[in-house]
Amino acid sequence: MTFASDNWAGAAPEIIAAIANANEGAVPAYGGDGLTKRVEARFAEIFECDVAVYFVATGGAANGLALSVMTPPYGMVLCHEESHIQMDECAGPEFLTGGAKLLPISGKGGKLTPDAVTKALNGFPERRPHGAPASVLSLTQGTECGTRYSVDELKSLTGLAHDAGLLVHMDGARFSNAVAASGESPAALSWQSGVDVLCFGGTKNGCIAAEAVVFFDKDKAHDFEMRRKRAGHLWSKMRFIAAQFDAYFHDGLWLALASHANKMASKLSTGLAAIDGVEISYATEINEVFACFPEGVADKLRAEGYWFYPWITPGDPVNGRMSRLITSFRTTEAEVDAFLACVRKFA
Ligand SMILES: Cc1ncc(COP(=O)(O)O)c(C=O)c1O
Ligand SMILES: C[C@@H](O)[C@H](N)C(=O)O
Repeated sequence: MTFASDNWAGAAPEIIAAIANANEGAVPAYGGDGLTKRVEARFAEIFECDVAVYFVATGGAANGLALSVMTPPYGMVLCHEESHIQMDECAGPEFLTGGAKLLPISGKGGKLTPDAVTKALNGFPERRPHGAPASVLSLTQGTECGTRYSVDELKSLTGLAHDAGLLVHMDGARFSNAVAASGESPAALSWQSGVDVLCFGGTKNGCIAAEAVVFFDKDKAHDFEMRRKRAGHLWSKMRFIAAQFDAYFHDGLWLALASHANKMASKLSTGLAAIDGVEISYATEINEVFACFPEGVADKLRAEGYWFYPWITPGDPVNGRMSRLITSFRTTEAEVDAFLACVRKFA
C-alpha cells in the first residue's frame, strides 16, 4: 500500500480507454491532428480565456520550458525554497532558461508571502549589468507542502510581482486538487488572479503523461513551440496526450478524481491527528499529509509494507522527523482505515 506519491497511482480507467479510442487510423503528427486542435480549444473554454496551450509529457518540462520564455537567460526567478523547480528538477529550469538564477525564499507551509517577496526584491536592487534582474515570480498551486493559495493571497502576490515588473509562473502539477478543494473556477485561481503562465498538470491526477503549458496572453508564448521542439519535448503522436485531456475534462472527471484524492487526505489527516504522539505539520488542504510519528513508528509502518517518503527540506520545521503521505484518485477509505489502525498499533 502506498502513500508515496500520486505519481505512483497509475492511470484512471477513463484515461486508458480514451487512449485506446484515439488509436484509430493515421492522423497528422506533432499536434496537427483534429483531436489535439479540439482539446486545445477546450482549454479556452475551461479557463474562460483565449489561451495558447502547449502539451508536454512531464511537469518538469512544462516548468522549465515555460520559464524559458518568461525570463532572459541572465534573469532571476523568485520561488519558494521547497518548490519543485528548486528542489526536484535537477536544475532543469536553470538549464532550459539558458542559465537564469532561482532565488529560493522561505515561507511557512510551502507558501510565499508578500512580505517575504518584498524583502527578497529589496535585497536585490537593480544593478545592471552586475545583478541578475528579478524577472519571474513562481508559485506552486497546490503547494509542495499540501497547502494552497486563496484568490486573495494570489492577487496580493501577483500584484506585487507585476508592480515590480515580474511575470508570474504557476506550477500547477496539482492545480486540479486546488480547484477541487477551493470551489473556485480555474480562471479565478489563475489569470483572474494575475497568473501569466500556468503549467497545468494531469499526470498526478489520473493521466499517464499529460501536462499543458497555458499562456493567458498568447503573445507571452513567444517562441515556446521552437523551444519545446529543440528540447525534444514535442510529442510526434500528440493525439495521445490530447486524448488524455479530452477524457480528463469530460463530465468533470478531473475534478472528481482530485476531489476524491483530497477527501482521502482529509480523512487520513484527521485520523492521524487523533492519535496520541502523531503531529500534523502543515494544514491538509489538497491531497498531501505531512506528519511526524513517534520515534521508530515510521520504520515499523514501512516494515508492514507501507510506502511513504521521509520529508527533509530546507524549511523543515521538525528536524527530519516529518513524513509525506500523498493520496490519489485510487486511494480507498478502507486503505486509509487500515493504515490508521496500523499507526494506532505502533504509536
Ligand atoms: C509540485 C510539482 N511540480 C512539478 C512536478 C514535476 O512533474 P514530473 O515529475 O512529471 O516532471 C512534480 C512531480 O511530482 C511536482 O510534485
Ligand atoms: C520528486 C517528487 O517530489 C515528486 N515530484 C512527487 O511529488 O512525488
